[in-house]
Amino acid sequence: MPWLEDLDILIRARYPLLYLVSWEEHRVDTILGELARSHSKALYHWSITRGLRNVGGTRSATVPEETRNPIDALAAIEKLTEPALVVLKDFHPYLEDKGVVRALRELAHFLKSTFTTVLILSPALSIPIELEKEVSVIDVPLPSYNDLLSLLKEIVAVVRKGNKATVELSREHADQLIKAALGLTLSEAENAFAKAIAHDGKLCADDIKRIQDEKRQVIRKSGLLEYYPPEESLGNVGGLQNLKAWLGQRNTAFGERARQFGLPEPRGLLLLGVQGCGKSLTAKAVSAHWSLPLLRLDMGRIFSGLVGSSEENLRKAIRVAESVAPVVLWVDEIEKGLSGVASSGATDSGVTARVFGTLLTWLQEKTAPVFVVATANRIEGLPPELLRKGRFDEIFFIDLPERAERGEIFRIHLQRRKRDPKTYDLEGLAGMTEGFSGAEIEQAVIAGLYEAFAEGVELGQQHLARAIQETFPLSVTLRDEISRSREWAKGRTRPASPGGPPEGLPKPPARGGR
Ligand SMILES: Nc1ncnc2c1ncn2[C@@H]1O[C@H](COP(=O)(O)OP(=O)(O)OP(=O)(O)O)[C@@H](O)[C@H]1O
Repeated sequence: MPWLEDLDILIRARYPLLYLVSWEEHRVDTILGELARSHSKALYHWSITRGLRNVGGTRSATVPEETRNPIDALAAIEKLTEPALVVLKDFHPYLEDKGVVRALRELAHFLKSTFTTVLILSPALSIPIELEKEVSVIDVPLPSYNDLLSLLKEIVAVVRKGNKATVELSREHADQLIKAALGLTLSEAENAFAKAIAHDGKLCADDIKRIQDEKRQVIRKSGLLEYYPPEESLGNVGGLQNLKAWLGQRNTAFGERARQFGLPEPRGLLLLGVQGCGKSLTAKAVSAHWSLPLLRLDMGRIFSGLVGSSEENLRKAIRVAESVAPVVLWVDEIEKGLSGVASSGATDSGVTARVFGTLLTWLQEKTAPVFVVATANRIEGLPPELLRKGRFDEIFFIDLPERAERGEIFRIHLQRRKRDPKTYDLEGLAGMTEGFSGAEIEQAVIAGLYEAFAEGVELGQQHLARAIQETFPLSVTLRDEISRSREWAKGRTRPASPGGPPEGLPKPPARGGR
């Protein structure tokens, strides 16, 4: 576990002040207990309810009675005479007090010449500027595969001993069960396994789905990410041949053989383009194509202020994505939070810039197999740093579908609604829908179906033609915006479809005159 190695090195290097970000107090307590023993140090906990207490490690010493007050506690730590790890639990609210911040700074300075390390353990990261240079932050990742394997083994041992339930798991199913639990905290995973056993008195292959559902709930509760099991297929995406060929080339690029061949892990795609032309659909199809789960990150919510601070939100989302890896992380409407990072004079532009910085650094440096598909409609305001090499493997521009692509999209949507595409003049329909997006073509099919249903007849060409006539495509209203995006995209992005941009945009108010 690289984070544990980092922690070990920082303690060895006598860093006085560390900040561990984690919800999992119990799990981190256990890990720190082992670490204190291996470093031959005493272990202390501080909390506002119980003050400073010696809780183990290798030695013990007495602490003054009254240390619930944070400043008293910091003074008592300075007086400790033995090397120690001191864990301050949920200390972050007290970092708003200037007196506490000053005391902590002085303590950090003093501890540099000792073998004691203070660790702030908290689910939220908030560091006052005065301490930024004194504190090293470690994001404690969610439990790894091996952590969950140990948990599962323990549970199986207890179940077998108690004889109250049965375990019917092959090695392969156990592996899938653990993978399904990746992304949960240890106690969430424990609860999920317990619930699965309580359901029918056994732990078996059927529980994989149950654990996945549980995970979906837990991830949704965070309010930032949504979990989609792989479902859509690339066959449901019309056109976009360049993009499909690119994905096809990377079909086996996540495997060990690709690494041995010298290929880097695929990093991600940035999909830019016209609204309703299949960016979201492609993100879903990528996950299905590679049989990886999909996590959708809502950029709007990162900044909404509804759930925690923006930076903390992003770090949390990244932590979950990494623990579920290999996974596709769909960053939807990336422009929502990021456009105008450089130019914005708004009061929160500092926060926006910091969130953006965190995202960029992660995109550049991530090592976990998290394939990012970022999508954006309004592209001109995107910060240039995002487009620089090294962040994404490729940037595709998805334009309005060309004639042949429109025919294909009609075919897909007719087929999805159990109609035989051969019974319709697809070429004719494609010719009538210049300037239509994929979403508008889908809507035309649905509107045609409604009309036919109301008439009590089967869907015919005439219903589709009428629905098309009555559609006023967005590309008419957004004509100037789309032209600007196309201009901007030239030379900066790769077209998702061969043959470049389709015919010109329809002119307003040419209703029916297409
Ligand atoms: N190329 C396409 N092939 C098949 N269906 C498409 C295509 N493009 C769009 N659609 C249909 O339109 C729906 C909406 O498209 P999608 O949400 O993927 O567009 P988008 O580019 O992400 O738009 P937005 O930026 O508004 O989210 C899709 O669910 C799909 O049914």
